[in-house]
Amino acid sequence: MPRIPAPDSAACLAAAARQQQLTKPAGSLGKLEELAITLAGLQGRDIPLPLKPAITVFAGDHGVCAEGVSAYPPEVTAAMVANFVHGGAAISVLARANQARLEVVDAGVAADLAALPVVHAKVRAGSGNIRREPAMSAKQCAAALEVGRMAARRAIADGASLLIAGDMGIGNTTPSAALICRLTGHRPEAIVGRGTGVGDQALHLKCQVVADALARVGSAPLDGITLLAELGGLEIAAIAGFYLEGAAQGVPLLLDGFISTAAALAAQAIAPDITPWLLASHCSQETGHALALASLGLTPLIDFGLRLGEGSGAALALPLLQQAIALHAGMATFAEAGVAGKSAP
Ligand SMILES: Cc1cc2ncn([C@H]3O[C@H](COP(=O)(O)O)[C@@H](O)[C@H]3O)c2cc1C
Ligand SMILES: O=C(O)c1cccnc1
Repeated sequence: MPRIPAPDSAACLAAAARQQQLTKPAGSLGKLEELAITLAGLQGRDIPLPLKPAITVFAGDHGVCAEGVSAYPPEVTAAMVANFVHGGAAISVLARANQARLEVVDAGVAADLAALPVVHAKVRAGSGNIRREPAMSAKQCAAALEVGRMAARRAIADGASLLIAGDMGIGNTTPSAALICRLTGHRPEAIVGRGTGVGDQALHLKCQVVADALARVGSAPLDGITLLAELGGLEIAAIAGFYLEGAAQGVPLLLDGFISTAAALAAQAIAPDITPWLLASHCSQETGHALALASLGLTPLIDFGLRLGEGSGAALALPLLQQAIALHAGMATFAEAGVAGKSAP
């Protein structure tokens, strides 16, 4: 496991001092100030550079769909992968709007995607049904983590200075909820949500499925990789690997919604030093997302009622990060502008 560096606290201090000098009442840019200071620490620069974002969408299918936990059929996963590369999905549009590199990785889609221009890294054709069996073997989980690590290496080699992981996998809010329950200690009723929009009966069933998966795994302490293999999914494990490699290379990670946050919790269980590299973008409408973010100690930037995944909420928040940096870098100081600073204590 590569070592994860700590952010540069001297750069944070220098950035905080600069914020006090910029031509505005102290603290008046609110969260934009905190963001600029955090990004200074993560980049190791008093004045961070504009971000070069890379978005990687990881796709995988889920055996647990057999239990009736999603409002959509599993075939949608493969069809949406085609939609990503043909430019018609929400994340395709948001990647273009933000001039972000977009890569799509097949980590474990059930269908054959050979004809599509995606990264072919299928570890297996869909996960096991977590209510009744492990999602995958330990060996497959290690392979899925490596799929994500390789994707992060490609993005960083291409110049990325901010990583966004997206997810596509019908059924994946169920394993995500199971992971979040197990890693935060919350009960299924506090975490399980409607995903793509299931009704009351299916929501009740989904809670039971998650409770059964948790009971199957038992309460003895288990490491993060074992939990991903038992309760996760192929794209979820790949996202965890993507985050672990990004942090190891000192690149900030902008989380998306429920699924990516579940993957981040698993990555944190594997390597606690990842925590300062995680940034929250938005609060998903999915029930347990706010609690999952709180467990990571993160405050989301926006709450737009999104419940999509794909990396969409993270992409949407990108302009806020870019503008936090632009203000920090581009505003004049009181001395430069000849404006009088604060007079009263
Ligand atoms: C057309 C369509 C596009 C999507 N893009 C992301 N998701 C999202 O919804 C799914 C998770 O919800 P559940 O657990 O209820 O199946 C994942 O594929 C997630 O990426 C989509 C879902 C659909 C139907
Ligand atoms: O928050 C998410 O990422 C999410 C929520 C519902 C369905 N798909 C994704």
